[in-house]
This record gives sequence, C-alpha cells and structure tokens, in this order.
Amino acid sequence: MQPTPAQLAALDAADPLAHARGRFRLPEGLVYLDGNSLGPLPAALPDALAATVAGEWGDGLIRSWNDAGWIDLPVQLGAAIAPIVGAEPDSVVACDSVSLNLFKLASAALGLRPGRRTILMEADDFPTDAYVMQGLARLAGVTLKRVPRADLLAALNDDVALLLLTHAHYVTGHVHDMAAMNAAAHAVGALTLWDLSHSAGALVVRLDADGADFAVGCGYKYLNGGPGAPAFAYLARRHWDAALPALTGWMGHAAPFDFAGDYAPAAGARRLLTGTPPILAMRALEAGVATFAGIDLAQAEAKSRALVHLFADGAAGLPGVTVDAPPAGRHAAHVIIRHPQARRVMAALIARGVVGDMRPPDAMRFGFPALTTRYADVGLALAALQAVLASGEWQDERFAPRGMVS
Ligand SMILES: Cc1ncc(COP(=O)(O)O)c(C=O)c1O
Ligand SMILES: Nc1c(O)cccc1C(=O)C[C@H](N)C(=O)O
Repeated sequence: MQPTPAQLAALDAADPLAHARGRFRLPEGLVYLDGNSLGPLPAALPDALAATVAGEWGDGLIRSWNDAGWIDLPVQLGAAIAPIVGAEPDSVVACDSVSLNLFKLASAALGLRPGRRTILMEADDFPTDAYVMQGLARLAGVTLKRVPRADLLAALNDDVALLLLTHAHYVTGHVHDMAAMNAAAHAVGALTLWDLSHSAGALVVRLDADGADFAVGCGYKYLNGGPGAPAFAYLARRHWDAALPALTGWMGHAAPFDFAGDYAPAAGARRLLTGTPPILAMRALEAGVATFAGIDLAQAEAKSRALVHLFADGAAGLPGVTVDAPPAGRHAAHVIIRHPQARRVMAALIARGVVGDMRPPDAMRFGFPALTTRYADVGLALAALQAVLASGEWQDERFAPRGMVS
C-alpha cells in the first residue's frame, strides 16, 4: 500500500527529528537514500575545515600539534563517538580504516587466547572483514571458519578464540542480538569483535552494557565524516592492560615523543593508534559526529524503522520487483529491493534524482538515515521507482553499467 502525500506530510510534521536535516547541506530536489554508504555533507563542515586549513595549518604550522590539540584528536573524537555506541569515553579511538582496525583488534584477541586456533565469523558478511581475517589467519597460523548465521551458535567451541560479527548486515539488514551473542561466545571462553559499520549512528548500540570485547565502525556512513573518513575502534576496559595488537606504531606508544627504541603500549584504547592522524579528515569527522548533538538514538532507530517499512510496503505492490521484507524486530536503516537488472534500474532512478546503490547480483539498496530522511522522501522515491518500472526506461543505453563503484 502506497502512503498518500498527506499521510507523509503529517508524519513529517510530527517528526521530533525533523530539525536535524537542517544540520546538513543536501542538493535541492535530490532524494538521497545512500547515507548508509556515504553520509551527506554536514553544513558546518566546510567552514570548520577551512579554519583548520587556514588558521591551524596555515598560521599555526607545526605548533598546532600542541596549540590546536591535533595530537589528541584521535582520543577526543573517540570520546565523542563513545556515547553513540554505548561505550565509556576512553574505550574508543578514531583512527585508520575499518579494515585496519579489524586486523589490530582480531590480532589482539588471538594474543589473549593463546592455544585457540579458530576465528569464527558469519558467511556472507561484508567482504573486507573476511579478507582481513584470511590474511591474519595465514600470518597467525589459525583457521578462519565461516558459517551461516543459523549455525553460529553450534560452531562456538573451546577452540574459538574470536567471534567476529557484523551487528547490522550490509545487505539483508539483519541485526544480531549483541548481548546474547556475547554471552554465548563468553560461555566457551571466546572473545567478540563487532563491526558496527551499519549500526553506529543508525541504531542503539550498547557495547559496554552488552559485554562486547572489541568493536570497529565506520566514519563515512551514518557518522557523516566524509569520503574515506577515519574509522573507530573500541577496546573494553577489562582488556585495556592485556590487549596488544599485532600492528603497533609510534602513536600508540606510551610516550611517542621519547623516541624510545622499543614499543611500549599506551594506556587503554590509545594503544590502538598507529601512525600520524590525518588532521583534515579528523576535523571533518568531528563535524560529522557533531551532527548527533542532542539526538536520541532510540528515536532515530524507530524513525528509520518506520521509513523502511513504509518504503518496503509501498514497493511490494510494484511490478517486476521483489521486496526483501525487513527482518522482524530490529533491523538496519536500509532495505533491499530486488530486480534482475538492479544496476540499470538504480541508474535510471538516480537519473530521476533518487539516489540509492546496488549490490550484486540483483539488490537495490535504499538507506533511511533518521537525521536526513523525510517521510515525504519515501513517497518521492516510490513514485520514481514506479515510473522507472512502468516506462521500462532502465533498458535505455544510457543506463548500461559503467564505472567500478556501485
Ligand atoms: C560492514 C562493513 N565493514 C567494513 C567496511 C569497509 O571498511 P573500510 O573501507 O573503512 O576498511 C564496510 C563498507 O565499506 C562495511 O559495510
Ligand atoms: N567504502 C565505500 C567506498 O570506498 C566506495 C563506495 C562504497 C563504499 C561503501 O561504504 C560500501 C558499503 N560499506 C556497503 O555496505 O556496501
């Protein structure tokens, strides 16, 4: 059933998060449903970055490492991200990419569980998670075991050092019960590492309360930090002293500017830092994280859920597409609509000003971040999808696949 424009307008009028859209600069007339892959530009970001470039870099030069606090940005930003993922401030640092942070934390987990030979993860998770674990498994001489979601609990045994899970799945949108999976892993003595790429800033996450050991997450999706923004890494307090990543660098040293010959870990999550932080990217991420000021994430998750359901229900009646019904209960802030020519249909939609993305072979993905998406956008996107499907315009040569990024 398609919602009417009047119903959608009423929902927008009653939306307690509607004001947050004003924190962003979005192109006029565009319906942007890909904040799950690249968050939009925070309105305050260009000026913040310009001030960093002209003032802190241009005028302050090398002095800004101290005077502008550059050296502490990874921990300061970590502290700003911490409440978004339910962590205490000193447990989170902003640094590197999700891929690198996965390696660092998984290697630390192996060090904490000597003698155990297995890293367990879910089959079909985001590829980089598997690629990084494959490399680590080769290096460490352990086995990477990938099993379907339904078989995870049965695969937990006393040989598992680490259970790596993506909290919200990048295609299906399934969300794991974090507390339950942590408890199950701990019951056999295994540690847990959570990939929060599709959760941080979209869903309520309670790392500390739910007993997670380690986590990583993405800065450029829901946190709105800009393309290639630094990621973040979480280290539970109980591991602050013992966890030691296999990738250690001078920024994670206890006293980097002593220039000592041997590595000695900094206290807490700071030991996860490696090299010099990218300050311009850190300032951009700072502006992205600031868009969450005063935002109730329970409200955000509920709004995204409502948007996803309105869109999925509306699309279900359209010809030629199959809607992956959003999982019951909690799910990611995106939804999948399948079409055998998904890439072409998405290209035609983008030409009509509705931007989502696609994942092979047949999944069109539409994201509904609560801070930027209006209920009216659901109606506009459904109307465009209907028009693209009814006209068959996606068969046009203009929409033939081009470019690597989808
Ligand atoms: C679940 C998940 N993990 C990891 C990544 C990639 O992280 P990075 O490119 O920062 O290493 C993505 C998306 O790019 C993702 O969706
Ligand atoms: N990281 C990306 C990139 O460098 C280019 C294009 C897209 C991305 C993405 O974030 C993909 C995303 N993680 C996904 O869920 O598919």
